[in-house]
This record gives sequence, C-alpha cells and structure tokens, in this order.
Amino acid sequence: MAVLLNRLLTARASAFSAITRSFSSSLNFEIDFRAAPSVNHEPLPLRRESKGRNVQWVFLGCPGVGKGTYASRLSNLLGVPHIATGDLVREELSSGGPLASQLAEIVNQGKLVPDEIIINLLSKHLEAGVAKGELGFILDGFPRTIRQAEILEGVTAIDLVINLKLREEVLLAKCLGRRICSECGGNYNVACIDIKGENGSPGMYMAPLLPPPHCASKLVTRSDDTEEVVKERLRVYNEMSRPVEEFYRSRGKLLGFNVPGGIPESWPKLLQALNLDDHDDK
Ligand SMILES: Nc1ncnc2c1ncn2[C@@H]1O[C@H](COP(=O)(O)OP(=O)(O)O)[C@@H](O)[C@H]1O
Repeated sequence: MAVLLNRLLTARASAFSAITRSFSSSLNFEIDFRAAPSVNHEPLPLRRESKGRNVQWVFLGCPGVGKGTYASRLSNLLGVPHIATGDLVREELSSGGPLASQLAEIVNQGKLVPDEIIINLLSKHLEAGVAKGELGFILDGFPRTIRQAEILEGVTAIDLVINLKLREEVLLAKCLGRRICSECGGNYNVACIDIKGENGSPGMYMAPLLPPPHCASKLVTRSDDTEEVVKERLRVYNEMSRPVEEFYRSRGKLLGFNVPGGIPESWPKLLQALNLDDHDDK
C-alpha cells in the first residue's frame, strides 16, 4: 500500500523537490488574531508568485473547523489540487462499490476508516491526478493518525501544516448547520454563530452561508452531521488526530491558526499569516 503511495507521490515530488524543500525552515507559529489582531510574526517564506509552485500542504483541525472551506480557497489561489479524504470516502460510499456498506457503518458511527482503506483511496486519486499532470496538493483530512503521518513522511516532504482551531461549541453548531446542495455539491451553512465576549474573552460572529435560490430546495445534510456523531468525531479527533499536531510541531512544520470568525474576516487573516495575497478577492 505504502509502496503505491510512494510511487505516486515520488512522481509528483520529483518535478519540484527543490522548491518544496525551501519551505522547511522552522514554522512553529501559533497565531491568534482574536487575542492579538496585529500580531507580529516572521512572515513565511511564501509569496503571491508561489502560484504554480506546487506546494505540498496539509490541513489539520477538528470536524467543522473549516478545513474544506480554506483548503479549497487556497487550492484555487495556488493552482494545486485540494484533496479531501472525507470526499473520497463519500464518493466511494455513493458509488455503491464493494466497500460502501463497510464505510457507511464506520462513517455513521463517527469512527475512522482503517488506514489501509484510506491510503488505497488516496493512492487511486493521486494516480488519476498524476495521469492528468497534476503537481502539488493541499491535503484536507489526511493524515489523521500518527501512522498515516509516518507513511506520508516516508514518501514525500510536506512543506507546511496548517492547524485550524475553533472553540468546541462553535464546531458542533457549524457541523449541525452544514448543508450540501445535492445537485451542484455546493457547501453552505445555515448556522448563525453569535457568541458575546465576556470576562475579557473575545466574542465571535459567523454569519450563515446561505445557498442561492436555485440550490435552496436541494439541500441535504451529511448523515454523520448529527449531534451524537459529531460529538464522537470530536472525541476521536482528540484521541487519534491531536497527536498528529505534535508530530508536525516537533518537525517545525506546524502553523497554528485560530479562526477568528466567518470567511470575510478569517480569509484575509489566513492569507496574511501565509504571506499570500488574493488579488481576486479585493
Ligand atoms: N484520513 C482519514 N483516516 C480515516 N478516516 C477518514 C480519513 N479522512 C476521512 N475519514 C473518514 O471520513 C469521515 C468524514 O471525513 P471529513 O469529511 O474529513 O470529516 P470531518 O468534518 O470530521 O473533518 C471521517 O469521520 C472518517 O470516518
């Protein structure tokens, strides 16, 4: 399994190994824009011209933190594929393939899919990407266990790991408010998060992300976005995936980012933390 992943990632890595290695300077930042809006930190060695530089990044963070949202925006900005293992699992589920019933049971209990199955799905996806000439990636939802992180480390260099953080009560509300258009696949959120600041701790506002009229009647909820399953996913994250943060922190690759609010507030601050500029957003 790891051999196949190795072959595929090596195919990608060989084209730009010199570039990706240039990111491995020490990156142990913990950025909390709510607490320190004008935080002063050493900028990452990355610029807008990095479009096409084929970054190899990973997004970590609890369910509902916004990994998919920000990974997909960065993928568009940098021109590299966004690969979400949760999406690969859901595609396999909806394809009704041989793994579908086993996967449905695992996912609907909020558990992790065995490493072998995930690596197999990821390998197949990467293989298709290599055939299309894709280079670089932003991984979302992988690695989620130390074993997955070790396998990944054994096959390719990760430049940067962005660890998104948000308070737990917000995570639950965001998962419960999540909606997907069954026709176009668009992601929306009907939750309105409005937490008042108290005793010196900052408040937080996240406006709902409502669908356009043509999607409104086609919204569905993920079967694992129920309160019971989200709480189990959060528990599993703390047990199995939290150690992955330390894995990358100890290697100087972890960039911690406290999501300060909704997309309009958080996206520019994430870009600032990454020393990137989104001209199209202005
Ligand atoms: N790297 C992985 N290892 C094991 N299971 C995974 C992995 N990625 C996704 N899954 C499975 O797919 C489900 C959905 O993943 P994802 O969409 O990333 O959800 P989340 O919102 O919990 O981050 C997970 O709860 C898990 O069952």
